[in-house]
Amino acid sequence: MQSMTINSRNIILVGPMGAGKTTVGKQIAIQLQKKFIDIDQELEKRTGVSINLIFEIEKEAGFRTRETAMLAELLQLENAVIATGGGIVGMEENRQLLQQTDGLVVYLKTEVKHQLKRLKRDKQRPLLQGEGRRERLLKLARMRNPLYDQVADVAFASGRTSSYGMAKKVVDHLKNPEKLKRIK
Ligand SMILES: Nc1ncnc2c1ncn2[C@@H]1O[C@H](COP(=O)(O)OP(=O)(O)O)[C@@H](O)[C@H]1O
Ligand SMILES: O=C(O)C1=C[C@@H](OP(=O)(O)O)[C@@H](O)[C@H](O)C1
Ligand SMILES: [Mg+2]
Repeated sequence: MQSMTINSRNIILVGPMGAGKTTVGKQIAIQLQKKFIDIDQELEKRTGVSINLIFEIEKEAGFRTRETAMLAELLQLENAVIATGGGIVGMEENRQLLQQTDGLVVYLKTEVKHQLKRLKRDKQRPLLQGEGRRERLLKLARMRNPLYDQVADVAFASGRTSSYGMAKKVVDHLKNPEKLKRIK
């Protein structure tokens, strides 16, 4: 019963900034022996500039166009763990791509208090620079959390669980065929 195992299906991680999509995703890929690829890192590699600079030069709209094209391309991969950026669910086109893929879409949930702590010293995320981080994160959570729920097959809350613990939680779940059967 092929459809009941994880096999070579992609795992696509969604969730807010600081949920652990990049760090936990890497761990999941190691544990499941899949290739790891992160949309932001891939955009930086291909353009040769940082996400911050893409936002500065092309504004958020330019970044979103690149992000959508990259998502569409990477969903063609096989046997990969794909970490998205927190804003992926903002575009209808992206939501459709995520709902249509036969990969498993995993929502890493987190709370603003944890995001603030984890991203305290962050300088890489253009939407978090300057004052009023808490309010900005709360506003994004109100807009986006229902959309993550809408596209995800399964969700995991991190709370105080470490990145490694989160990866283990996800992998244990995905290795259990009975649970997988209930997801799809
Ligand atoms: N479950 C977790 N517990 C503690 N720290 C975490 C956890 N998940 C992520 N982090 C830390 O938070 C920061 C942001 O994580 P990252 O993987 O870049 O998140 P995302 O890609 O979802 O924005 C990193 O420093 C990472 O080590
Ligand atoms: O939430 C967002 O809109 C963004 C999240 C970032 O990715 P992470 O969620 O990996 O931090 C990155 O794509 C960009 O800074 C915009
Ligand atoms: Mg990331």
